Amino acid sequence: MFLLPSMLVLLIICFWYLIWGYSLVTNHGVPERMMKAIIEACREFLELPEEEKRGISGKHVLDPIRSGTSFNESVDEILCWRDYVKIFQHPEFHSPNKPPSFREIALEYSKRVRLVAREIIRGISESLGLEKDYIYETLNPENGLQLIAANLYPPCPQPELAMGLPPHSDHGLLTLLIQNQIGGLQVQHKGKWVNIDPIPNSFLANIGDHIEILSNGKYKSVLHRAVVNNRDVRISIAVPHGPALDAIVSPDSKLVENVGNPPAYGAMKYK
Ligand SMILES: O=C(O)CCC(=O)C(=O)O
Ligand SMILES: [Fe+2]
Repeated sequence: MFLLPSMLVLLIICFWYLIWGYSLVTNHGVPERMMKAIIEACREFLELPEEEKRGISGKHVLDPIRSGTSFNESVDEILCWRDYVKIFQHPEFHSPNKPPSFREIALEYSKRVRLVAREIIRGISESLGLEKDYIYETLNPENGLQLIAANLYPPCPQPELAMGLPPHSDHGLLTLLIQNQIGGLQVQHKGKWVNIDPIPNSFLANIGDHIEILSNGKYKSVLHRAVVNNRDVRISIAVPHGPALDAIVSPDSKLVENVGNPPAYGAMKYK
């Protein structure tokens, strides 16, 4: 179980978030073997022949299992050097039937990751001067969407001419990302792209758009992208956590009532 050991650690984490928009989380309580198992299960799925993957997946954003290449194939002009699969885990659990071990591994992994996300979101809530459970009570992420979004970036003969995943910020409250020890993730900091080297057995926790809105911009959802290389297959698994689908997210009235801090964002739903 992930526990924030002390107020000092909480302050350090939040300070880091305020500057960078992401944090590395260790001591999270998710066993390393479980992290390796989900990476292998996703790799096995993504390495299935295209026709098999197509038979299992839909194409619409609300299809519970969706696979393909690029970011959003219907609108992107340039396709990305990656294959991906997105699988809804919560509030309704879905799993491909291949590889056969996927269901059991994903069920356990997504349950454990939800606990980690909850503790971090509670910490963010407190750091904003709100009650620990305030974000959970108002936006109800217990009923929100949790996905496994797995990316496989094959070696690319001319990496400087391709992009794995273009710059974006993540939707939702918080994304917890793991990767197979091959670098490629970059975050934008002060206008420059900075490499985030993989640290074994850790999560990269990215602030999502809805925390930026709720906090009225105090926390920023971090702009990030994935670059590719010409040697190794890179795999990353992002698990975003959204507010309840019908929750209306807006700058919280408790955070915008001071004069000089008007709401900087309009209200929106996740869906
Ligand atoms: O591959 C990566 O490290 C980034 C993945 C990502 O940002 C995403 O799936 O939203
Ligand atoms: Fe992302």
